[in-house]
Amino acid sequence: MKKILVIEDSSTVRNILLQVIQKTLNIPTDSAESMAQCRDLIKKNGSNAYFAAMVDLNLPDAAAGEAVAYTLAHQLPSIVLTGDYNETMRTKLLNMGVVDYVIKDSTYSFNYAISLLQRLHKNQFIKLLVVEDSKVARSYMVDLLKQHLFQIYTACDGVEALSVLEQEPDIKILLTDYNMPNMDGFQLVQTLRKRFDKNQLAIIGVSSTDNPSLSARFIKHGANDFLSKPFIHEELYCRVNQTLDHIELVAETQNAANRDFMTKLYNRRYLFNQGAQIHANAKQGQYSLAVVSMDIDHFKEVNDTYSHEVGDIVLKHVANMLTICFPKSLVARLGGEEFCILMTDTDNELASARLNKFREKLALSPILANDQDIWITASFGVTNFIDDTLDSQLNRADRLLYEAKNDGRNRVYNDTDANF
Ligand SMILES: Nc1nc2c(ncn2[C@@H]2O[C@H](COP(=O)(O)OP(=O)(O)OP(=O)(O)O)[C@@H](O)[C@H]2O)c(=O)[nH]1
Repeated sequence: MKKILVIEDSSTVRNILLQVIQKTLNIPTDSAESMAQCRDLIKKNGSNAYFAAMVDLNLPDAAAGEAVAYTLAHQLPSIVLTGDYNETMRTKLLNMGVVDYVIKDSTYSFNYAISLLQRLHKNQFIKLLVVEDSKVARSYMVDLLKQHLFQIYTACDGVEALSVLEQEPDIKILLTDYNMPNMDGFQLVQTLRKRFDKNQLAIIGVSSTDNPSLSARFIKHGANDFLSKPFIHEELYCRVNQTLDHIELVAETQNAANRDFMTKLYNRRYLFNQGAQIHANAKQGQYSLAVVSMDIDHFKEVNDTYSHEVGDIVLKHVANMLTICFPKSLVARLGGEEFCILMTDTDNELASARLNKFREKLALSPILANDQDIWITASFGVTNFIDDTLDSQLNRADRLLYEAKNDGRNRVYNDTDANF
């Protein structure tokens, strides 16, 4: 993992930063207290060892910001720490291409600097599309956004933007101009909103201030936000970052509502919401669907013999194994020690073979919990019989599971084993 380089001569500030980075970001850091030490570190490790630098503007051996110029010359996105605000300095720093500057005057500023680092770290994995017909304006925006480490794609009009999105459907944020040939910004937003909602793909409309109604119209067409041209660097960053923070928060909230808190598997609610569509598609003949009901054997004994806490460790372990062994399936915890798996494009035979492999693996590998080896088995019912609803198909899988339990547990029963 790439590290963060902190260059700061005050040991108090340096220690605060290192501690907060460690606590909130858990990203490894190197630190230097002077320009000389910074140079040594970059020479020794190479600038590629770092994804960003946090640089004090005034160091004892670099009083005029030379350390900032040095990190920027080594292509390191740099956040500048400064003791006081000065408009000329601010403009100079932004023109040099720093990510941002932070005045060291309160705890809030340190928190802000850390949140910037966090944002930069996340940005490395975010695909961003700039749609702008003017080559000059496009490169200007791209250059600014590159400093924030995004994976950047470009298009010169709405039509090209749609084709880029076709190739890269996981683009998370799009900035679009209004006036463009072939397809303008409004048409592009309208077309995209039929496919992606505001939290799947964020859109920021960008256009000149000549027409003040553009901002409202962009938003009404479905954009998340709007930015007037000409803009200052910081406004672009603030709008992009805020929009991303917002959609990430929505995603986290949705994820929390759909996941079982302890095992982090999907919960019953999500299974039935998503599963209804999966089942409906299977019913229409789009693919086959195997519904699996799984239950850990004699789980009460695990709790009674070892403790509820150990029982929880076992549940998390099983959930983890399920996630790893069935990566393409929807795996959910229905409650207690009951799980459900929806496998598409899988017939009874294939599903049973996969489940038997999993069953054997589970039975043969002890789970280490509180320094003790816990051995467990599980039983499974699986049905390929597409019933009226997901609920009734799961009911059938439950009945097969019940028979597997009755016949001795630690086994997989499918439709061919049904005695009902
Ligand atoms: N540790 C832990 N135990 C749970 C949790 N939810 C349910 N249980 C326990 O799971 C056990 C389920 O026991 P039973 O329904 O009797 O089933 P079993 O002992 O697994 O027996 P069979 O299913 O017949 O093999 C009960 O003791 C519940 O208290 C949980 O979140 N954590």
